[in-house]
Amino acid sequence: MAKFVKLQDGLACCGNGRNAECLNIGPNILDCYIRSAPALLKHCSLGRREQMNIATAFIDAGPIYQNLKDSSKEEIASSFTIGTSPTKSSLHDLLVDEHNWAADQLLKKFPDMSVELIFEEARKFLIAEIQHITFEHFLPLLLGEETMVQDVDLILLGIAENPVYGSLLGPTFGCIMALQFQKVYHTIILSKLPYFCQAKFGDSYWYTNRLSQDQLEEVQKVSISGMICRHQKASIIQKDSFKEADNFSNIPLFCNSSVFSTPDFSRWITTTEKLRNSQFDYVLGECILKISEEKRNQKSQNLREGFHNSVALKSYGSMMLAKDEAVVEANISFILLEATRSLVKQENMVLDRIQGVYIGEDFGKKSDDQCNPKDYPCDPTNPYRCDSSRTVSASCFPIPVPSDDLHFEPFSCLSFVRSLPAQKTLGYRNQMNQVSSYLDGSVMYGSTKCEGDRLRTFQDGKMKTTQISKTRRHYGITISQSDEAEQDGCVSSPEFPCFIAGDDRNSQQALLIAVHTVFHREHDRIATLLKEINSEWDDERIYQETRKLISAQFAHIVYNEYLPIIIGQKFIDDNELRPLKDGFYEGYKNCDASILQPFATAAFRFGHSTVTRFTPMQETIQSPATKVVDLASDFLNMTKVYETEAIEQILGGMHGRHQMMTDRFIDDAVRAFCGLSRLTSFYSIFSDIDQDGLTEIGKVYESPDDIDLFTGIVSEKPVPGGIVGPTAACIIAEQFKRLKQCDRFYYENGLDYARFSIEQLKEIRKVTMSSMICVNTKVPKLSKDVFSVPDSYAIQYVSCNAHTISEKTIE
Ligand code: HEM
Ligand SMILES: [Ca+2]
Repeated sequence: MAKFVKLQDGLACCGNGRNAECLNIGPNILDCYIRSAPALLKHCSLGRREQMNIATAFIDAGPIYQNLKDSSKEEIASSFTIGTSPTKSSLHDLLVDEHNWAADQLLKKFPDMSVELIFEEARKFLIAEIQHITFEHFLPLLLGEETMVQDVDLILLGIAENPVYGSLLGPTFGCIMALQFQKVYHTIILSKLPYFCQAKFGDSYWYTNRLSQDQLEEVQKVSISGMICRHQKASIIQKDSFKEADNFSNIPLFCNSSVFSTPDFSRWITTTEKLRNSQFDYVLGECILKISEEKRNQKSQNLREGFHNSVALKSYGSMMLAKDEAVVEANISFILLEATRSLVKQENMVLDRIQGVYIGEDFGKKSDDQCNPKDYPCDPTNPYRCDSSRTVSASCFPIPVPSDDLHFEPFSCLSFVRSLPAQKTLGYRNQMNQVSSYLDGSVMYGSTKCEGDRLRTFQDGKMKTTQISKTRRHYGITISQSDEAEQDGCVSSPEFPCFIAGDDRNSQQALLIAVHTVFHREHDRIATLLKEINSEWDDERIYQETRKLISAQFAHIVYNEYLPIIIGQKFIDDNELRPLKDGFYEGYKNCDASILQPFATAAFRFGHSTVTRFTPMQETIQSPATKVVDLASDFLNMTKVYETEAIEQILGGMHGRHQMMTDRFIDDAVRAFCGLSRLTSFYSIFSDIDQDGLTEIGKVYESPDDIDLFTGIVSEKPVPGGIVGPTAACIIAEQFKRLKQCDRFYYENGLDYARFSIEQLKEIRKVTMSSMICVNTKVPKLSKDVFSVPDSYAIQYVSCNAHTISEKTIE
């Protein structure tokens, strides 16, 4: 209660009575009354108010063990203090004594057990005792046997043999009580309960579920009277101390009577399984303790300061830092990972493995400009420390440099930062995805609200822009510049600052900005149109409607124009990836659209092999290049973006360039998933990798089973009509299938809450990347399919006037 009142302190109930949580009684302002705190309904559903329960609802000896999380277990076991209320303290004391007695007994029988295990087992015993006594001795008295049998159906055998008790409660109260205890108890008798109880939580720790037959037999021996005999130096007591002694069945007996049998702990622990369970609790508990300790230590050593001087790492670090949300997830994963390890190995935890874990800050308090993470998981001042995974952070995984290396300093190591883990259950490590996997325009609008908000002007649905050309209005804007503080790693700053967008990796190079700019201008254009047509719409409405439309256009371009070139038409058809000509898509399923490991780590990185170093800046593919974007020297350098017509010239240049062919130089499990044959030797007649490639690979790997997925993928010959091999095509197709099928907001869906009208869809389906560029830039000529290089035959280079975006979409 004290805690609760504290919770409500801020309410200032007395006096004004305006707060909904206050209920003043009478004219005297001192007679105020604070309502119970409301509790959330299950699944966040709406409905009548439920009250908050501050103590645990389970019968789990909460009052005895409530301080467990504040102090160490040994302390608790030895330092129970007597409460102030005289009625409470005697029972409380009795239970504490019983716990300590059980612990002593266990220690005698199992001298090898750790203190923590003894503690947990004694606790388990005490909780079972309380549950047993409550249901077998106390409730029958309270409710009357009839209620017990009818409503609670306590199939405890003892009841039938006991004398018939009277009831202390009237029928209504008795029923309510019975229902409450049922909730706790229902796992045993689920099928016999009314449905509304079945829906409630049960207690999976109910003693009869949890204990072995041997243990149950011992628990069934207990009674309050027996406990009193053991701990309060009584020598004579009645059998049922919930009732007054009488001269008949409840006549006082000597404590050494066989009625008061003492539990025997010699068979308490039998199976190794039980041991493992308690040990698991212990390991997890230790992990949590250790991590919070680490957190405290780390606050003093400020790891946030000072990036080291490696340009590559610095730029990588500034693009891909862990978000706070991700760090919190990762911490949970680290715990699970450690627990998995120690359980698998059945050895004591190697605690220093989890050093370097941060506990995330409370990101509820974060101001909008703090969206960008500042943490860096490995020691920035010591990037080349080979032992850093042990002494710096579990996220470090340095690569040793061999003694005969000609390029790097021998015996040094290359700093390497692992992906944050995102493990949800005990088991294998999984990686964190920090951006939304859906094709939802997160590149433009961010993956969290915080990220999205800092890009908005909050006026007329517009996003913040940078005017790179003073003389052109719509055609002179690009995405917003980032603050001065966020220019770390930007080579051209402060003169030509880098930018911010929905994804941190936007200012890596000028080509990326050019494509961003097209979508950014489209947002600006659509928002303006929407405002003109619907002058009563507020900022939020315009922003969200625009965002919805741009995201749909983006997804349409990806599925309609981009993907077929990557994986070929056959994979598109086999996986139903092609947008429809009309009507709604009806394949939505409640499935998982998160990014697959082999997709992120290998298959979709095929792109790295297609990037060209030089891209000319030219107005059309026939006109001369004014400049060249050089990926090597212009990396993280935005200078060229700020030139007049830069966007147009970059787009023009990109359009005329072939990307590099995917270098061809598998994981066989992946090939098997994809229904492909297994590679058995480096000399087999294997159609997906040619013999030259195989011979080269054979020099590096001992067995075909060792080939890294990425190596294998880029070695395969491309599928017909695509640019990646069959394994990559399979993984990419599978991923995009999920991104379509498992996304409630996939643009072609006809689901009630998010669909476009059929007319809108018709217009979205006309959108192409070329129409998008033509409408938003001053590029004079483009081919209809900008993903292909124009030639004099099939792919014609035509004036932009031929590509128009119909404005019907937005009506
Ligand atoms: C100049 C162009 C590019 C540069 C400099 C670049 C750079 C990078 C870097 C530094 C990483 C992180 C590597 C790691 O630590 O694991 C990365 C990851 C990745 N890149 Fe690129 N990249 C470029 C183009 C592309 C293209 C064109 C594609 C695909 C078509 C692509 C797909 C990916 C994927 C899928 C990842 C993994 C992301 C993840 O872990 O979720 N990249 N890239
Ligand atoms: Ca996304």
